[in-house]
Formats: sequence, structure tokens, C-alpha cells
Amino acid sequence: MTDGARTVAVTARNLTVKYGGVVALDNVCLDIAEGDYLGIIGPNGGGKTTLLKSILGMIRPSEGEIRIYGKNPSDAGGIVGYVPQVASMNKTFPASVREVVAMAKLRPEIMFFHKYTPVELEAADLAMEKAGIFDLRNKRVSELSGGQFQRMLIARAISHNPKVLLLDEPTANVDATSRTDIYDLLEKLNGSMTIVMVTHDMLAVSSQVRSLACLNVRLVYHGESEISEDMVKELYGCPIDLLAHGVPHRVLRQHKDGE
Ligand SMILES: Nc1ncnc2c1ncn2[C@@H]1O[C@H](COP(=O)(O)OP(=O)(O)OP(=O)(O)O)[C@@H](O)[C@H]1O
Repeated sequence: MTDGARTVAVTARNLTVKYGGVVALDNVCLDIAEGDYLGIIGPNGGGKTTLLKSILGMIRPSEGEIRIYGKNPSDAGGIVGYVPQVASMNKTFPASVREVVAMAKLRPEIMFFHKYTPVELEAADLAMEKAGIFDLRNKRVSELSGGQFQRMLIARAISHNPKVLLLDEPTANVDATSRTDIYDLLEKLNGSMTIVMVTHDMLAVSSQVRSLACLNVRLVYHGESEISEDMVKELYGCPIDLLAHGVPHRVLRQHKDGE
């Protein structure tokens, strides 16, 4: 899909998602350009994970639609890679790093009995090399640090060479060094794939992403990653939660003398 001169990787049109009586997303319209590195911020419960799951086709919209390169999410499986929130993962999973990365495309019911083909193992090895964890391939998952675990999840998500990589809080609960490693890795990956990252890490917003979306059930802002003070006023509905924690000041441009 193209929009003028640029190719659009993901489109959300009038996307509304409800869980029973809870409206998680309300009439969201969003175009994510190919090659973008989009940060999604917003208060807890603002619908960030729901948007990722909608792009993945894990959740069906109540109204509106999502398109990935013009396709329905259900037909775009190979195009999208997903790094879920670590909180939703079982870290005591009885497998090696290599097996977890290789099992990316297997159905859950066969993964324990599957004999990996050389092609599958080669793809896993390549993904682990890209993610900088090849040396860890024979370790048990339970032995990994928080940062290593995240890079394993990224390796798993990129093992089929997706065009779009979705990440849900990839630096939650990792130390500062691992966070830097993960951002370096994502910057490299952005050379060949569109990245969409949900984050509460405002440092990432100011230094890593190319553009920013602010979600508080509605899409309150989508544009440059540097938010001006005027925008903050306009964004009141979203950053009010962040403002309460004093965070958006870090996304604001530094004041020059006399300003
Ligand atoms: N499976 C579900 N069933 C019912 N309600 C849900 C479900 N998943 C999410 N919700 C509700 O939908 C809303 C949006 O949740 P979502 O997880 O998308 O927000 P979020 O912005 O990712 O939040 P956080 O920053 O806390 O991870 C919340 O009110 C949440 O309680």
C-alpha cells in the first residue's frame, strides 16, 4: 500500500476494540510508514497491547479494520514478528535458547515432539547471531538474565525475517547495560524492518524512536518523537498520567538560554 510517495506498512482505520463493556480502543486511525521506528506511549490501560494484538490478528476489532501491507492480519502471519511482554511469558520453560528461537513458527501442541530440520535450525542460528546471543544457544531458558531473555525473544521474533517487528515493553525489568544493548540491536534491525515498540521508557522516546504515537483509548497524538510544549497541552488526555510522574519533561526539547 502506498500513500503518495511512501509505502505504508500498517494501517488502522476507525479501529474500535471492546472487551465486553470495556472500550480498549476507540476509533483509532493510524498509518505506520515502512521503515518507521514508532514508539507507542500512554497510560496503563490505554490500549497499547490491544493495538499490537489487533495488528497481529489476535484480537478482532469490534469496528474498523487493520491492514498490513494491504492484507488482513490473519493473512499477514509471515510479515509480522512479535515480542510479547515478558510478564506474560513462562521463564522456567524447559528448553534451550536455540529450541525456543527455532520453535517460533510451530504450533504449541507439536513443539515438544518436533524434530527440528536443518533449515529451521539454520534460521534460528542466524537470528541468534543477529540478536547477539549465539553463544547462549545451548543454555536453558531459566538460566538467562532479563536482558538475555529479551534478546532471545527478539531472535525468535525475527527468525522468519518479518517486515514489521512489534515489541511490547522490551526493556521492562532489564538493567541499564542490557537496555542499551537492546536499543542498539533494534536500531540495527530498523535498517531492514519497520519497528513498533510499546514503551514506558521515556529515554527511548527521546533518543531512539523516529516517531511517536500516544494512546489513551483514543489516539491522542501521532507524529514526531520530540513533543513540543504546545503539543503536551493538546495531549492533555494522554500525558496527564505521565505528567503526574513528571516524565514528559524528558521528551521535551531542552530550553535554550532566554527561552
Ligand atoms: N482480555 C481482556 N479482557 C478484558 N479486558 C481486557 C483484556 N485485555 C485488556 N483489557 C482491558 O482493556 C484495556 C486496555 O488494556 P491494554 O492491556 O491494551 O492496555 P495497555 O496500554 O497495554 O496497558 P499497560 O501499560 O498497563 O500494559 C484495559 O482497561 C484492560 O483492563
